[in-house]
Amino acid sequence: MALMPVDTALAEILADLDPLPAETVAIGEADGRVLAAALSARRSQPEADMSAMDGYAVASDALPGLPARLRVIGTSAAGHPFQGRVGAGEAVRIFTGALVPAGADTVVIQENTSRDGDDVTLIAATGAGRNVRLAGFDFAAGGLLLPAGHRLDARSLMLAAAGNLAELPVRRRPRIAILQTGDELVRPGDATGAASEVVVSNVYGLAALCRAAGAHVDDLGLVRDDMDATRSAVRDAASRGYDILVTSGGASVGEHDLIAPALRAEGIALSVHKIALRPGKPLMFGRRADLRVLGLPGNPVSAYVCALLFLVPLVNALQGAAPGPNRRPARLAAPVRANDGRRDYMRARTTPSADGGLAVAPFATQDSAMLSVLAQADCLLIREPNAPPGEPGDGCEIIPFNA
Ligand SMILES: Nc1nc2c(c(=O)[nH]1)N[C@H]1C(S)=C(S)[C@@H](COP(=O)(O)OP(=O)(O)OC[C@H]3O[C@@H](n4cnc5c(N)ncnc54)[C@H](O)[C@@H]3O)O[C@H]1N2
Ligand code: MOO
Repeated sequence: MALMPVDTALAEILADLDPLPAETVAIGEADGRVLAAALSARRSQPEADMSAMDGYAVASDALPGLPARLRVIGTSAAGHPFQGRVGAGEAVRIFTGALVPAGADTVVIQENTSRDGDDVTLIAATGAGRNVRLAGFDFAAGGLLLPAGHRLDARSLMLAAAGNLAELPVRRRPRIAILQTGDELVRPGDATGAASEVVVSNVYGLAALCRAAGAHVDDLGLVRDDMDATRSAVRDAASRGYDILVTSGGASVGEHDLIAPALRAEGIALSVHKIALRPGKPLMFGRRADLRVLGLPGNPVSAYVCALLFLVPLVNALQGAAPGPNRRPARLAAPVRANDGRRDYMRARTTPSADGGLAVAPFATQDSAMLSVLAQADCLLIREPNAPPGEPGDGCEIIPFNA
């Protein structure tokens, strides 16, 4: 059977998908959430012309020439504006963040003045607007601050707060359940030294990726290689209102690989099963009503790569965010062999290149069980199906892990 191309599989996984409902959260709780609607400013920033420096507010067109001796008629401090008007021959002592008084259009920094009782002498020229932040220069009331689908981060939260927004409309967090299958599996710390044991690693990486993408994740535990146990774990997860059920292991073709038949037996129609991908060929995807099921291979590197390529995009899309992952251009730092018919995502490391871009070298060992190599890698080097051999300096594309 021909393997499904990676892009077809992703399109299938993201097909017929409406973002989850919107909910309102306090701005202090909104880090990492995705906006369900565009945010408009509820005030202008600043509301009125504001000083950017400590000094003296004056009318630039009424300065008599330098040095100019002016009468200080009052003070404007942040939160304590001067109520009067600045006229010819006058100045107002002003501080950073204070409103520029009526009549003044510029602020002379105090380093360019000398103070003598109620008078101040300006010793440097100034021009209209100098050291003044005009009303609305950052943003205006009613103006667009952030678009729907934007993932809130430190910078956008500061912007929303400055726009006087205390509560933000965000998409509900996708709820994800993770099952790991295999008779050989034990939890970290539980390995007894028995040769056949394998310590589970997948759930920790998958959960970290999903949580970073805004999901709520439940680790539903380990399932033995037994049809009844597998079906009952799937049935239990399906009954608990999750948006996504992720399985790891049991995806391949051996007698102990029970996930596909168990999912089918539980009424989950598989629209993806085996794709032209390395690592991750046995990936499967199916749906039953609103439950989406992603069956990942058990090999840890395969599970991680499949999560990056399919699970995280699904989590993003359910929140109305761009699915990703984004590719970046780079240049090969080492030769690569011709590729076969599967798209290859090679574990690789980048270094800055002479032209200001990135040079990328794949690790010599690409086994899909090697977590040490995955941990040292900082990106995946993409090799298209049937790509010819590549030489150092050739253009290529990568998926950075910390994009
Ligand atoms: N005859 C064939 N054999 C295999 C094929 C194939 O096409 N024909 N595909 C290979 C490929 S590609 C992959 S990838 C693996 C994936 O198989 P499974 O999804 O069935 O994975 P398992 O057999 O359950 O486990 C593989 C490996 O990973 C370890 N494992 C499993 N779960 C975890 C976990 N949660 N944390 C850490 N490690 C885990 C497991 O102990 C095995 O060592 O199949 C190839 N075979
Ligand atoms: O494609 Mo498997 O995913 O070799 O490890």
